[in-house]
Amino acid sequence: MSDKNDVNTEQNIFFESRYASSPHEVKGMNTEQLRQNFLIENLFVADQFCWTLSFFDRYLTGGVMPTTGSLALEAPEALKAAYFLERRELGIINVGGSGLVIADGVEYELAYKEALYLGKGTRDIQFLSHDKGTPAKFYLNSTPAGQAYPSRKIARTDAEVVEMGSMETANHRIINKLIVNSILPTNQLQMGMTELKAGSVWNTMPAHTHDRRMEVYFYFEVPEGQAVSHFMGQPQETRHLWVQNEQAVISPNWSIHAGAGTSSYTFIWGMAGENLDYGDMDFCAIKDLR
Ligand SMILES: O=C(O)C(=O)C[C@H](O)C(=O)CO
Ligand SMILES: [Zn+2]
Repeated sequence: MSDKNDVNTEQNIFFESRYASSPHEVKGMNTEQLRQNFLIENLFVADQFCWTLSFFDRYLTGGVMPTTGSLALEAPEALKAAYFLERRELGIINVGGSGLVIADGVEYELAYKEALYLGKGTRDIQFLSHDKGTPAKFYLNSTPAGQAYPSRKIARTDAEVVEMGSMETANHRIINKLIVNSILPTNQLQMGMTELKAGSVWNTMPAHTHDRRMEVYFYFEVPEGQAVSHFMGQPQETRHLWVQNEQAVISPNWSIHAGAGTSSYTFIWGMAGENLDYGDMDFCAIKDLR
């Protein structure tokens, strides 16, 4: 069974879509089926936009790594849009060498781990790396949008920072809220970055769900030879997916999203749905997980 529609629409766009699945279907999936439905393996291919559209809230997860010159963002055929942000908003976080995004003539320098929000209606968007030897890697999340909110760069110092967990429970981590409503207005997109302290391996534990929003996790800074076991599923029926460096996982609204690494690591979370309330979570007691 494959729920993927792989379509190479244009020379520098890879696009695939994934159907939304229910807890009932997921209960019967084997490892390969789980990976085909929820794991996004390739986000950074030289000079190509790689997009995965989830039918959970029409969330687009993508990546682009410019190595030769500037790359223009075009709407994949499946969006049936005159330009990418005709009906969407876009969040960008650079996870590679320093780079530049030019949006309708405005230049935004993006260093490692800096973020940019581009509002609906932005037409001409170009991506460039400063050093082709250490290319920028722009991680991209996009959601449908009604309002045209102002574009804005969010530097590390602009983040709302929250410290969570402890060394004793191996979940000591720093949550950097970047594209959230306490910092700037968006329609439904929220993004941030969670950095695990050395020696801590668990993220989002105690786990939670939020029926109002779906979420996508992108794992990076996973050291060579290490990996993260990502946990998904309803709290009473969990499954795991082994995730390598720079891979992402789609998390349905009904699913927990937590992980344990064989080392510490960093991940970017992105969300969309009914509300912009980061704290709207239904927590699952650790003793109740199955
Ligand atoms: O480490 C964590 O805990 C997180 O980063 C949680 C995410 O931000 C999240 O799941 C938001 O809903
Ligand atoms: Zn969550």
